[in-house]
Formats: sequence, structure tokens, C-alpha cells
Amino acid sequence: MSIGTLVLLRHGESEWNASNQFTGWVDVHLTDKGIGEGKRAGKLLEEQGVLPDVVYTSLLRRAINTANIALDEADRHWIPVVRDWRLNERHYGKLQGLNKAQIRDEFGEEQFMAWRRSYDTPPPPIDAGSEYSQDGDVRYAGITVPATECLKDVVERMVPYWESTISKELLAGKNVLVAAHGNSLRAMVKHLDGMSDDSITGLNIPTGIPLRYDLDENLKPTNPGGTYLDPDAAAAGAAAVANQGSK
Ligand SMILES: O=C(O)[C@@H](CO)OP(=O)(O)O
Repeated sequence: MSIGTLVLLRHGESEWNASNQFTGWVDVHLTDKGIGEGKRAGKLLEEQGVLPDVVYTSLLRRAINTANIALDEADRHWIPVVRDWRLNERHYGKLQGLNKAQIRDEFGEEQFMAWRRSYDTPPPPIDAGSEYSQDGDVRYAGITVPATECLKDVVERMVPYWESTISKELLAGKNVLVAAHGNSLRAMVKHLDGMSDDSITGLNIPTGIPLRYDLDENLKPTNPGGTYLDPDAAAAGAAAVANQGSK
């Protein structure tokens, strides 16, 4: 049996992407632009014949709604869905809700970039019970909700999940759509492409553009880095993410 195709999809633009706020586990809505990006993602899946058999999402509405919109557009709204917190965005700790440009101004470029993109420097932890903390959220009953995470923490929660679930679907020949987030997908790409802790710091994932991975029987990409279904829009989108926080 041949290996299924993997498609990674970062959610469309969220309200806090638009207002330049650190988001993490805060459950913000898509903007109208984000909804449009979800539709376009679905069109790309359909036009390029990359039709998922199963969809995995985080527990956050920006990823859930993007997947629903894209699948509806591609006429695959009926496929089975699995949702798991391990696909959630990286928890941004005390930075959740704060403006990226203000944090950059207050703490300087180096500290700002260490919190955003270093592999193992987590932001300061969020206070339990504060406005943007998730410690009392019923959807996370039974798990220890993080107070902050660095990318390494995301890799450590995501890879065992990948190995026990998503990779098995692919090995069984199913096409899998993973609808998730900038940093949880960076963790997945790092794992798939075997990227070093240093090289992942320079990788940014644009909103709403499907990224296809063709895998061999060892789940190694035969197209390293994956293939965006709209490469020009992806390059522009990734540059915009990289520049967030700049004036
Ligand atoms: O705020 C966040 O949760 C993420 C994704 O939007 O931001 P960044 O790209 O700065 O890691």
C-alpha cells in the first residue's frame, strides 16, 4: 500500500494576528480575511487533487474553523475529524494578549526574538487564573495546562502524538490534513525534515496556505521542506510573519 499524503495547514488570519498580539492558547476568532484564506485553501486542495481522508485539528477555533471552511470548499466536509490539544499553538506564557511591537520596544530585538523563535527559551510563565491563562478551561480537563512553552516543549508533546496517531493513518495509506498553528506546525516540520535546533529558528509558516508533504515508507519527505500549493503567496506570507513586531 502506498503512503498517504500529508497536508499541513496553518489557520487563516486571526483577530490577534491582525492586531499583532501574542496569541498562544487564547481562543481567538478568524477575521474575514482569515475566512477567505480558509476558502482559498480548500480551492487549492480541490484544484490540485490533494483530498484528505481524515483531518486532525487542535482544540482552538481558528484551526477548527479554518479546517471546516477549507474542507467544505473542497467538498470533503464529511471526513472523520480528530482534535487534540497536542496540536495547539505553543503556549506563549505571560506574553499572551500583549502587543508584539510593544514587547519588542520594551525588551529589545534580541530578547523579543529569543522568546518568539529560539528553540529552548520559554517566555515568562503566565499567572494562574489571569485573564489569558487556560488553567481553568474545561476543554483541558485531565491535562496539566502549561504556563508557558518553548518550541522544544511543543516538539516533546507533539512528536509522541504524531507517532501514535497521525503517522499510522499515513502508513495505512490515508491522506491526512493537519490544521494547526504557526509554532505547532514548525515543530512538526522540524521533526519531518530533521532540522537542527538552529535552523528551525529561521522558518516561518504563512497563514492559510496548504503545505503538502510526500513521504516514503519511513515517513521521510521525498520533497524536503514540503511543497506549498501556492508558493508565491506562501513566500510573501512567511516574510510577513517574520516581520511581525517590526514597525
Ligand atoms: O502569537 C502566536 O501565538 C504566534 C502565532 O500567531 O506568534 P509568533 O509567530 O510570533 O510565534
